[in-house]
Amino acid sequence: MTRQDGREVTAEATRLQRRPPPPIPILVLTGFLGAGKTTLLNGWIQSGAFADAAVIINEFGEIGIDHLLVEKAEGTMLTLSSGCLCCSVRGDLMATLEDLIRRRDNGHVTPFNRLVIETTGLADPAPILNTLMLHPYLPMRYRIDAVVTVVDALHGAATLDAHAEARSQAAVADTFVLTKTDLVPESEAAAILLARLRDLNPVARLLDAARGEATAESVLQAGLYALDEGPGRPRRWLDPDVYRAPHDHHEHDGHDHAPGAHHHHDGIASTCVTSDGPLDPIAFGRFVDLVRGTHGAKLLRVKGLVAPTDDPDHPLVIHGVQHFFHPPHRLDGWPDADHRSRLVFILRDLDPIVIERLWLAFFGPLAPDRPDAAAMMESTRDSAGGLLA
Ligand SMILES: Nc1nc2c(ncn2[C@@H]2O[C@H](COP(=O)(O)OP(=O)(O)OP(=O)(O)O)[C@@H](O)[C@H]2O)c(=O)[nH]1
Repeated sequence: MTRQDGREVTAEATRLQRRPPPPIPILVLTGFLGAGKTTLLNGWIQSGAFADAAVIINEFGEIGIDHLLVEKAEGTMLTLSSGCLCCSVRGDLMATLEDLIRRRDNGHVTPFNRLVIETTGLADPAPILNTLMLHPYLPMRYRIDAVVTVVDALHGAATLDAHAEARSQAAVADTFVLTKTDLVPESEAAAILLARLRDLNPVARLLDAARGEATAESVLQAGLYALDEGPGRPRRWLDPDVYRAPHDHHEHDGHDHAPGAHHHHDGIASTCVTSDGPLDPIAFGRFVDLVRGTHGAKLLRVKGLVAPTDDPDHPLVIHGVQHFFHPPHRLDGWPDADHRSRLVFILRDLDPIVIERLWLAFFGPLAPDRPDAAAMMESTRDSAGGLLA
């Protein structure tokens, strides 16, 4: 082999080495507030199917809870708090994706071969997808592989009626995961929800979580870029116009969608109430009853961690969607060094001060003692009964 040949071989090898690695598939996990996204993600991670995945969790509100409940090695899990991906945090997402790929290239992070992005329940995923696709170089390093939209069988139909974001989440799905079917017996209501979903998106696959159908494997098979798409499958994903549609002024009450504007959060506010010490479970149950009894329809989402006085080392995970509160789940221990009880409220048409004052009345420095609180509750008790008591 001549010297020149040798150089050619070397040049070819270098060219091959420089060729960028294949783009990393992104799974976008979306669905309205409290639909069951984090529960699903946790199940996938625990199954081992996402051992090689990095996870980005976007939370609405200053204090995130979800990332505490997802068990994933540090370094490959990132939280984007205090905003919603489709608006102000969209730039942050791009920066995070750039940073993540740089760290991966430089060996500063466990090499991941998949990325999962859990959006806030309030995010319209369409502009996120659009931004990702139109970025000058991110599409060379990442590709959107699957959009999974989680739909809560209990509240799904009403949520679709009330929120443009939920409709957009349904419209862009390539897989629907139906949750909480165990709470809704087969009924006319379930049929109405299915018809509504089919109306918005006739092609997405439907998996029932309660029946064990929503495994990581089955979701990944429905990947968007799995090019064995059936002939009926629309290519609307690749059309940027599709992503503009949900943001037209009809859908968003005529507000401008300037970057940073939270126009679609009109009437939506969040607050986080905390307590340094453990909480009396009876008082806490009554606080919850009072809040849901008087403001249930305005509680888009309530979630948090609460240290009960009877067992403060094993915090309770609280999840509520409107009037409905799931039975609390007790953790084996605190997920991090912050042992305060804290509850995040995402509210529609309710001033957070109402919740904050009520919290202070129950658990603030001047909170009534237990007999007083019990007497107070007698006149305000909601028929739903106690949550923890
Ligand atoms: N009964 C029942 N409960 C479920 C199911 N899926 C989720 N949940 C419960 O629903 C509550 C909310 O679930 P999450 O996974 O936190 O919902 P999310 O969509 O991540 O919520 P946000 O991030 O706040 O929007 C939790 O109490 C879950 O245990 C289901 O299929 N059946």
